[in-house]
Amino acid sequence: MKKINVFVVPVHGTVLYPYQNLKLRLTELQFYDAKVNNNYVAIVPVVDQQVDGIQRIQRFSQYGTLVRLTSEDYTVYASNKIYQAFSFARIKIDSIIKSTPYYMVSAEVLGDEIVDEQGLWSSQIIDQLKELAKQYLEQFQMNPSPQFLQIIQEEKNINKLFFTIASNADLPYSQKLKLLQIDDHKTKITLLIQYLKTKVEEFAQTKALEQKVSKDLMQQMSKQVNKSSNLPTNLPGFPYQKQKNNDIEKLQAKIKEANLPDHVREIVEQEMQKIEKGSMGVDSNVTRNYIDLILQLPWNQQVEESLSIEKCKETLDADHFGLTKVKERILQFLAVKKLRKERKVADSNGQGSIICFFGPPGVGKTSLGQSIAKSLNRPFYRIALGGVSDEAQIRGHRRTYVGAFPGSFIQAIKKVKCKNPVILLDEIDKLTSNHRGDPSSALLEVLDPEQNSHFMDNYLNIEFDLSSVLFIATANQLETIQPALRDRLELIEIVGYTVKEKAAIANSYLIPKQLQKNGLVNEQVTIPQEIIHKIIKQHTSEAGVRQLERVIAKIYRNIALKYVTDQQNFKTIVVDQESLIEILGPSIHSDKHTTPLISIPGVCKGLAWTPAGGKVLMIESVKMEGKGKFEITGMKVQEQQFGWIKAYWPQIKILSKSNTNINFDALDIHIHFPAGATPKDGPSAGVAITTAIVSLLTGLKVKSDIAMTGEITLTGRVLPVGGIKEKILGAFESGIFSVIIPHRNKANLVDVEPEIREKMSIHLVKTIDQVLQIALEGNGPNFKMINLANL
Ligand SMILES: Nc1ncnc2c1ncn2[C@@H]1O[C@H](COP(=O)(O)OP(=O)(O)OP(=O)(O)O)[C@@H](O)[C@H]1O
Repeated sequence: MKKINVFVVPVHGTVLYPYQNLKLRLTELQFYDAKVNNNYVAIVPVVDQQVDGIQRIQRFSQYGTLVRLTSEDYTVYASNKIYQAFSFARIKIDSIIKSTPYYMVSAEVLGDEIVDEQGLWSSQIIDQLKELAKQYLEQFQMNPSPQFLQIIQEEKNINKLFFTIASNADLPYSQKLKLLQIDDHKTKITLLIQYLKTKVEEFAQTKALEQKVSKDLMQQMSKQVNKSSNLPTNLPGFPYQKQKNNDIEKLQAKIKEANLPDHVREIVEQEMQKIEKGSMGVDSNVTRNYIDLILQLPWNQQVEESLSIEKCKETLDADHFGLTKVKERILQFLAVKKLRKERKVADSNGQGSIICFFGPPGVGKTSLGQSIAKSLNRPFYRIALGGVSDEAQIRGHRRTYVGAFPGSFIQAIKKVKCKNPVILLDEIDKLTSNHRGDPSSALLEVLDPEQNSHFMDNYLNIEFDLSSVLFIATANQLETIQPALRDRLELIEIVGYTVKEKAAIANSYLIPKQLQKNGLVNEQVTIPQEIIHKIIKQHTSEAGVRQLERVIAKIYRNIALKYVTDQQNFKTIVVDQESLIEILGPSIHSDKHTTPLISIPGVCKGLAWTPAGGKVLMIESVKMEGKGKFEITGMKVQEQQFGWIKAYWPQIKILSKSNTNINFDALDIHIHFPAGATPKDGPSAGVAITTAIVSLLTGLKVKSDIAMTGEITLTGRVLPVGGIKEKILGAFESGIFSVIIPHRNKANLVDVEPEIREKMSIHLVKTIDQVLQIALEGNGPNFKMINLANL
């Protein structure tokens, strides 16, 4: 048996079996180590407590699964790198080799080849397993794809068949662990068969019980009514039957009134016949609900749209301050839509046919969607896609499943009662996928103008035309949107607001809105301008204005209470610093110009993008005798940066060696990001980290009034980064007026208000040596252009 040393990715509450494709989140360091190790990684369940029959080694299950990365490509999700991998064998851990910075184990790779020497795995057992799996999946997995069922039916490799079924069965954690740990094939297959059998039988019993209860109930009802009535009793089930007949008549009348297309009417009539026959027991309720849904859907109803560009402009201006470019893009989009409609040009390939607003929270993405609906005179409906991982939430469940319901789109259409609403797909970047299907692909179909006129919801099971819906999407970030989906979107970025813009939004929009919401009028309360600025700077921390709106609402609620408590003596309240503290408590953020201007070698200021706007980020580094190690603290994804530094190490050496002679192998470096709560993304701090280390090693201080952002390559080129406007504003608001940014971000400077731009000195750089020349103190440190041939 093969022995292997491999590092462990611990998993909690879940068990991975062989033969599965999976997505694996790895830090850079883990990725490098996996690469060194032939791309192997072990996935091992954590078993914190003693569980009967489960073998453990320290806090781990003694058995795990060996996984191999299938590609070096990765996607980034929430600053983590996600790699594709495949699990192909069980392992049994012999010993733990090390536990820091992560666990490394020595393990035996288990072949698990099932040889059917004595005819043990007769086709009967296999057929039984396949049949049970089919029944189980159909009953409990709401919507197993036909392809998946076919794969199971056709699988010849017994081991693969076993693990595929076990992976898809909803087994308790301890059972899953047990199946992973059993070496004897016969035992484990028998155990799985037993489990599936019990579940399938339980399901059949519950169903039979349901039918019996409903039948008994009907009999009891008709008996009781018959006893207490003088009416003839020769009709079966009378008068329950009479009540039922009434219901059917009402339903028939409704169907007659409804303006259903012919093909829909046919289906409804077929369903009605089933109810009339009365043979369906509890299922008749399901059918009634189904018919009800069909009757409520607006098969032909459209609201009259008013596509007047002037009206749209007026509405957008009335609801939103500023956002000139965004509004212009929206109007252009609508103008094109109008022309296409007039010339009857179809949205052929669907590219860019859906607007997507992206940017930080609270900048007005959702409310712009509402304004567009208002200006077009169409109803508005918001579908929250955040965290949706089940395809059925988009496409609905088949009616045969207990508790089935239609997908979000059919529900939306039912609610708005017309075929042409504006539907806002909120947080399209937060869709995830799992074994229950990929909601992004389902969404693609919904959004594709060529397909969405025949949209098929599993529950409705009749095509519904979604082509008249105007879809608008919102997202906080673009990286996590599936590429094909992203391709469909007309992206419109909304960046954060400056303090001045926020104050203007407060004055013209939030204050009037909240005054009205809280039943107050202008004469009762005034918030002076300097207090509005204080609220923005000291009581909120955001790129948008949502917290600001909340704080204003809180102030007004307080004043409303004062007014109602003592109306007679009430005088106009002018909110001042004291009442601010009384209502909101002490400020959560200090005012501007707060960045310490200390300057010692190894300390440098970076710029970070956060959902709450740009922030100046202190980076501190120290060196000590050691063995050439890096340690990083205060950063969310520590190892990632660690890996990055490793990659840049030769270059940092070259740069710093130009002035000093250091034995790097006898040196440890510790880098610290003091504001632990500020999220920092690794790559865009690259320039600042390099500068801090070069400063530390050369003893040259970094100028204290300068901050920087940029990613650097191995060859010392400075690459562009995101969030430039927010970062420059963040620097400005904390009293740093000199910033270094990548030259390739020059185009983003137009987003920064001219007033701020004029007050700042903005250095555009192409290489790290330019950064060092500008940032380091002294008489122009002589960092030469890096010679690529030397690296
Ligand atoms: N430019 C603006 N003018 C007037 N009001 C605004 C502006 N921007 C945002 N608001 C107001 O701020 C509040 C929050 O906006 P909204 O809910 O649309 O944010 P969002 O960008 O959709 O946030 P999230 O990403 O968290 O969903 C709303 O009341 C909205 O009207």
